Amino acid sequence: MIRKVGVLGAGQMGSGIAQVLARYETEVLLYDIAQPQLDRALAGIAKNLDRQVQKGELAAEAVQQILKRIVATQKMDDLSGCDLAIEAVTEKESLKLEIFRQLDKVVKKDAILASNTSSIPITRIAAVTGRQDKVIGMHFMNPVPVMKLVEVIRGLATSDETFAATSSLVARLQKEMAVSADYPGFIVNRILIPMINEAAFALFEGIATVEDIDKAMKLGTNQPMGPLTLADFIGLDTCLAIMEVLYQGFKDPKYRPCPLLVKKVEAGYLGRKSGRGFYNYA
Ligand SMILES: NC(=O)c1ccc[n+]([C@@H]2O[C@H](COP(=O)([O-])OP(=O)(O)OC[C@H]3O[C@@H](n4cnc5c(N)ncnc54)[C@H](O)[C@@H]3O)[C@@H](O)[C@H]2O)c1
Repeated sequence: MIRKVGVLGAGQMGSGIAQVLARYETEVLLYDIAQPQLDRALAGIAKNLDRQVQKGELAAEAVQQILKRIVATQKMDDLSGCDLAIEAVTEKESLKLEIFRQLDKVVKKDAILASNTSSIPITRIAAVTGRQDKVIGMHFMNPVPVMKLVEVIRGLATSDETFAATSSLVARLQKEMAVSADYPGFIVNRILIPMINEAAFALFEGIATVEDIDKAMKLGTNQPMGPLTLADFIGLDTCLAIMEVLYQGFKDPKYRPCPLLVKKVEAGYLGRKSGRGFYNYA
């Protein structure tokens, strides 16, 4: 039974994952290298829970108990006793591989190591550990407390036991699961991110304005928001990193990243989290 979970990375995703775990009776150790990120994550979680109370989705008495279950730390060693570690650091392969090498040494031998990666192969991540059978992909959607889906990705060596334990955790968190084999982009991003990239090309080529591209897709295809708004939510750096994984993984030019997307990331225009992306949030 998974009772204690380490979450690595206290950004948009890590903080959402920590919130949902704590809500469903799980002890959470939230780890990040940056103290300001940890502070921001805890404040954000408290604010989200208050909002849920106001909407009548959560009892006011539950808030303090949920918050008490989350302990922030800058020391990875604190994760040693966890039953599961979910990695949600920046989408950079070298960084994730290093984190998994360290995690494998730090976390108890029978624990499961999961990655929330949007696109990096689970099998490659597993290969840097001494427990390939216990490594799995748990791809939560953003914002985690709201979105129902967790894509579960089985690496080549992921065992049935690891898969079963992960599936029951997903059910405990009141989420739905879609299972994907370990190929670039899995299911959701294989389809979603090329659409966002194509929207960036439509802008880059002067076909339409940001607003009209979003309006066309929102009203024309009945999506809750347009692709450029969504890209700003996801983070343009994350979108670019996923396109590069698809491009490298399939060696197919149809996945080449749009130069405008590259340029925005170079400028530090990363979307909502940096105050500017396709839209300006300042
Ligand atoms: N944003 C999305 O919509 C989305 C959706 C699903 C999955 N993901 C995946 O989740 C992961 C995190 O994405 P995010 O949007 O939360 O990014 P983010 O930029 O909001 O957060 C990343 C966090 O990682 C931390 N970090 C960086 N290096 C670290 C290290 N060495 N040790 C510990 N922490 C470190 C940063 O301080 C930051 O808090 C990525 O793999 C991304 O692909 C993102």
